[in-house]
Parts: sequence; structure tokens; C-alpha cells
Amino acid sequence: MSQTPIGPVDATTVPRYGGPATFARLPRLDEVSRADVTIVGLPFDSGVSYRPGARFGPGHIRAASKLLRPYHPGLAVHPFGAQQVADAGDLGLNPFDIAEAVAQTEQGLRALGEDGSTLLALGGDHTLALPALRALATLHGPLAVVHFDAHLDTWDTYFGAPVTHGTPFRRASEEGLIDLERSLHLGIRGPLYSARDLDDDQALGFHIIRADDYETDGTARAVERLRRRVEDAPIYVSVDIDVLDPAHAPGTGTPEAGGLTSRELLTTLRGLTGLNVVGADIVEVAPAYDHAEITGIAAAHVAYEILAVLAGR
Ligand SMILES: N=C(N)NCCCC(=O)O
Ligand SMILES: [Zn+2]
Ligand SMILES: [Zn+2]
Repeated sequence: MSQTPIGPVDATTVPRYGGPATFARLPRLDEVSRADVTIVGLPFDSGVSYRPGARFGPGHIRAASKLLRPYHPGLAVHPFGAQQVADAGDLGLNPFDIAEAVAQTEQGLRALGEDGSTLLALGGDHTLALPALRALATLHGPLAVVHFDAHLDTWDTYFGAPVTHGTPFRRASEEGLIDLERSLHLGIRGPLYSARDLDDDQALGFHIIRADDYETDGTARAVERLRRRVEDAPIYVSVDIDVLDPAHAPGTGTPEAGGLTSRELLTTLRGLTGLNVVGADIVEVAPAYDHAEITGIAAAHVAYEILAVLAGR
């Protein structure tokens, strides 16, 4: 990075509730010559199996990100100062054709990432992890997927449909986009269709750190297991906000009781410091079910935590 990054609008000059509608009031991508990290919205929710509304996620996360400050004390970094972060706005995705929206996402992300910029995508539903992995695997080869979710998302089909928000990691596994020796789910819990769901997931090769494991073993142990699993592989971080307990994230489409606290999630993400994160998404934020921006704030802080990890590179 040769120039000083352009950071957020100064909150001592322009109050936080005003200013640009970009993530954290950062510059738009067209206002900087190049971004080290590009934030992009993916407003699409035609792949959901229950409550719709995640198409409004990107705007909600941006609105809830206005209070983020420039210094991250936990990691002693300036997430917006150590690197140029910019907001590319939203991709235009067809709401009536999943296959086309998935193709548009892959193409859009590939275009944004081709200059080496690290992508942080704001969903949108979890279907979008599939085109994101397609785009990034072309650049990096098979990726270690660090997947935070209540759900496995390795189911086969819904109503015969292969590309949905419950199936992205099955399809991506079949396509060879995932390093299945280095991938894991964290926060898994709740009712399944049958015990076979877990067998199928294990047969693909995923490891699981369950929500219950946080209760019995604590967050530090989860971080230890996570780091041992991924080693130095290129990592794709996928955060389905329903990994959080509905008390910490009510604004989502398929909520499950007994989830992580936002503190457990943020601390685990911080544990990715020093690892090779090459891309990330935050998905399933459905603002119509949110209250007092609880879910939006959690998602904005998840993004900030990931940016802080990237700033440490
Ligand atoms: N990816 C999310 N959020 N949910 C998947 C749930 C699929 C189901 O309805 O069983
Ligand atoms: Zn989920
Ligand atoms: Zn999911």
C-alpha cells in the first residue's frame, strides 16, 4: 500500500447518524484508486426455505455500522487505517432466477477480486456462499471453509432444488472448491431431518465445533481447535448470523435456540489472526425480524472483526 488509506468520514466533524450510506461511512470503491479489502452487498434471498427478507441485509448492516470507531483495541490495529477498505455497493441480482443470480454473483465477485482485493460480502442468504467459493477457488484453489452457522448447509436438495441456502457447502464440496481436510462448521445445533444429516456431513469431511462445545469447553478451546484444523491454508470465512442465539440475532430467517453469544462469535473470529483469510461473507441478516438493530449491530461488528484480522496481515 503506497498511499495513506482514505478512512471513514471523521465522526468529530460529521455526526455518525449522517454522512455516506456506505459501510462504516468508508469511501466508495470508485473514490479510491484500489482497495485492499472490498465490501460488497449481495441483496438476494430467493434461496431461503423459511422466512424471507435477507435481500435487505446489506443496507441494514451498513446502517448499523455507523458507530464503528477506527481503532480495534483487542488486536491493536486500525482496520480502516492499515489497509484501504472501500464499499463497492450492491451487485444487481435477479430475484426470479436463482441460477442467474448465482452466475451474476460469481462474475461480479470475480471482477471485484481480480486485482487481488480481499472480498467481504454482505448477504443476502447463504445460497451466495456457493458463487463466492466458485469465484475465490479460481484464484486460490480449494479453500479451507470456516463456517459459522446453526445449520450444516450440506443438505442435498429442497423441493428438488439443488441450489438453495441449505445446500451451498454440499455443492461446493462436489465441485472441489473446498479443502475438506481443513474445513469446519462452528455453532451447529438444533433439530435435524435425521441422523443421516450428520453422517453425510462427516462423509464429506467437515469437522464440527457444536454450540454445546462452547458451553462445555469454552471459546479458547474452540479457537485452538479451529486453528489446528485450518493451519496455513487459504481460508474462506462464512458467517451465517443465525449462528448467534436468537437473543443476540433475532433478525434472521431460520432461527434456532441455544446459539452463541455475540461475544463468543467475535472472540472466535479474533482467533483467526495471523491466518491466511482470503475472503468472507456475512449472510442471513433479515431486518424485518430485527429489533433495535440488534442483529444489524452484531453483523457490523462481525465485519469489523474480520477487517481487524485482515489489517494484521
Ligand atoms: N442457511 C440457513 N440459514 N438455513 C438453512 C436451513 C435449511 C432448512 O430449512 O432446513
Ligand atoms: Zn443458518
Ligand atoms: Zn447457513
